[in-house]
Amino acid sequence: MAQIAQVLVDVPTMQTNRPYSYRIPAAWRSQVQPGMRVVVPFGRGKRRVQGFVLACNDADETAYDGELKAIDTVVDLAPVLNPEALALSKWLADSTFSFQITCAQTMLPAVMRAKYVKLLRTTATTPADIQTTIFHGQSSVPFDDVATTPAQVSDLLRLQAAGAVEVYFQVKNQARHKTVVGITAVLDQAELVEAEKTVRAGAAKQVALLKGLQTLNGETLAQKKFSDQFGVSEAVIRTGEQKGWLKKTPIEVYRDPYATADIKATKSLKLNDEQQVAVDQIVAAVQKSAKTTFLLEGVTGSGKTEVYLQSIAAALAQGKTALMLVPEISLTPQMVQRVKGRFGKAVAVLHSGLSSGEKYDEWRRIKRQEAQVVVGARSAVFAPLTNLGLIIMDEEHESSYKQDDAPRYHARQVALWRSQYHDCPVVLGSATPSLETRARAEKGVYQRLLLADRVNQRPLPKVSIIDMKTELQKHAESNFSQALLVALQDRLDRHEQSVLMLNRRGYSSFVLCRDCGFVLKCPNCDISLTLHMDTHTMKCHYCGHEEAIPRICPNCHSHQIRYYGTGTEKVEEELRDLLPDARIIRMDNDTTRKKGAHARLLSQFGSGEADILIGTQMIAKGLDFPNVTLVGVLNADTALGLPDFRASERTFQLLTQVSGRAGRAEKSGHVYIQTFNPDHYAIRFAQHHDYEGFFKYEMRMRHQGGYPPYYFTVQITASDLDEAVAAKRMYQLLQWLKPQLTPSTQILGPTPKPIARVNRRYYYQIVIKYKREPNLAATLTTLLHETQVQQRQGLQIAIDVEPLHFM
Ligand SMILES: Nc1ncnc2c1ncn2[C@@H]1O[C@H](COP(=O)(O)OP(=O)(O)OP(=O)(O)O)[C@@H](O)[C@H]1O
Ligand SMILES: [Zn+2]
Ligand SMILES: [Zn+2]
Repeated sequence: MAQIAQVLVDVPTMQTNRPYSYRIPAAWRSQVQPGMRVVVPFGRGKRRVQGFVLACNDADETAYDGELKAIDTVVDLAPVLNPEALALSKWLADSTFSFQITCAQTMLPAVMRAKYVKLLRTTATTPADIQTTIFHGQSSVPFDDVATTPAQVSDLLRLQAAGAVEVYFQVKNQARHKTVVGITAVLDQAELVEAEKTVRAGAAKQVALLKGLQTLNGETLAQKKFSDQFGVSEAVIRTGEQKGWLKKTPIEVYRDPYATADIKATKSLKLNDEQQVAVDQIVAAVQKSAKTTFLLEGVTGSGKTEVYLQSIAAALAQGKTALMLVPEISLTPQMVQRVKGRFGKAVAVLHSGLSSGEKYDEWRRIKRQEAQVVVGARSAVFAPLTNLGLIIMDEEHESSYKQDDAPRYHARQVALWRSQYHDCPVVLGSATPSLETRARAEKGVYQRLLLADRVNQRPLPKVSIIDMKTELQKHAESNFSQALLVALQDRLDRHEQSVLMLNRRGYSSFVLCRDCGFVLKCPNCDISLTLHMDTHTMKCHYCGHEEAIPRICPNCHSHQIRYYGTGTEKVEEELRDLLPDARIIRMDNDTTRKKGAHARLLSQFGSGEADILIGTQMIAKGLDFPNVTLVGVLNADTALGLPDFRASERTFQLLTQVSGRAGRAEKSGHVYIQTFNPDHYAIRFAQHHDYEGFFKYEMRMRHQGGYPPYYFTVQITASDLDEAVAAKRMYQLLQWLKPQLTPSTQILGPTPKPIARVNRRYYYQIVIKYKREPNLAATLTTLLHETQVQQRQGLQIAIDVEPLHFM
């Protein structure tokens, strides 16, 4: 009998969900377990790939005709995927129509993903001259270093065929632990005391060292701490090492991104009645291990965070762990502070702003059960917490919870799966729940908890709508209406703060020729380039293309070429002219690119170092500054024109969220919304803080249009460098799909995507709309596997279940 491992292998462009069998060498029999990473040979060449062990079993090797390959190396000492993670990766692959290996890799920190290095190695028969000319005496060299020309490649292939060299793929583990030097006593307690007598008179520092070592009781202490604590220098420690008193050993340390952050501890607040009702219900579910999904629908400033924190505390009190998801957390440093302030060292934080080493360390702290609370953005939903007692998803309507690349999962779906696995409740929180979630609460699938009022009976801010059509007739080309300017000046006089938002979606500064109408576009993508004053260039926001700002029109050579639209920089400039005394902070992609810049700018604003905060959408969410009494939205409607059925929903959500930043403490707030569509329902409902009204109206629109949540949708996209190839493939796909699906299912398209070309690739889409489609899973699974072949030829096909963007 041999022991066989079922291994999920990572072979790009040849992925499959079928595991391969490998023999486990005798030496590793007791060691290899499901969930470990291994390196295995694959295919006929010397190729090595990484894989995950799915199962181990005893089997008769002769049942596998021919030779069964053996596992090369075992990467892990303990499984990196526990049974839950293995089951979850399987489900994720099935439900998002992606490969299980992709899912498994997505669930782990990026540094644990294999990196492949292609090497050229000598063999027993490598001729001496080749050993010097190609290998320079080494036994292997990177393949790409020695194969730079086609002639060199064909030479190497000839040598390989003759067995004189071999090509080898090495799997590199990128994960590195961070260590510091530690001090451990070598002598025992009595010997250390004895050694004091051998020290020559006057060598007081050596005595201090020996006394210090005695306090360690056999433990290891970091050298730096040891020197500080006992006042001995590195030189004295070295002497002690030479004398055989101590040894230096590496101690593993965690990279802690918040080590230097000044976080104040907070205590539970006394809840108001609505909060108390919500907390009671959630805590009861935690205690009963009920799989209830709650929708916590609370207006802006109603104290949802306090409800989360007290519910988490209840889970911890039960000896359980808690997971709290927030949208791209680097955008809300305030939230991290609140959670860390309440739960201190029990908290691990995971988000994209951390370095890959920091992420890896936080992941290991969770895995080792050293952290009981995890706060993080989308991928933190996979945090390896065991014994989960509660999952919270703040701002559940945010589209950043959906991943754009394979696996195209929504973190909400994963959260619900884990709630079933762990028998624990989920809380979906928002002031503006997604239509899908609110509709489920309406049907009783989710339990709705309502916080209808702000804490301490603060009123929601008054919202004024300003019609920019009439405004522009009065004074041309300003970003600021008269009313907003007066309000800003008024806040300056009263030493209160203001927040101004420029909606960047669907709007940017582009260059247009007044004579011929020419607009400068990206040569790779179908969209206009955006002016960036910091770098004095025109940039493409889709592919990163950058070029000089034109002085004359490239089309008609006219000098009448001008900037249109507006960027945050231009707004800031204009505002400095209009209100020269105001202190302004600008927050956008340019000013927050550096690590920590986002948190720093916010804390400057929070501590009153500026009067006005200007920013893009990134300032709309979560900010809680008591002195902000004015919010201005400079362009409310630019996203309304986007060809996406969720355009109104997004606009309503954004306006409600940003309005919610005003008047959160004692002083009441006022919001000014500038728009060219003052009568649009999304803007009107936002003006009246009327989520319910919006929900009902929008549900009617969706019903008429046959959109979610009344229908389910799947989007299939094909892209290719050659437009004809992409289009042709989509028409073939349509012909193939039709007979597979039931007649009640609608297939829309193929159509070029609204932005048809991005980064030189042409995009075509098909949208499948259905209420019930029994053949869907089988059809899409077939499609997934068939597209592998085409992938190799350059055509890319993507399947997106419940896509959030139709662009
Ligand atoms: N029970 C309470 N008593 C006093 N203050 C409270 C109470 N609950 C919350 N607060 C305070 O009210 C403010 C608003 O709360 P929080 O930021 O949690 O609101 P929110 O519902 O998350 O709002 P948003 O959706 O706008 O982010 C915070 O400063 C918070 O400390
Ligand atoms: Zn581009
Ligand atoms: Zn022109």
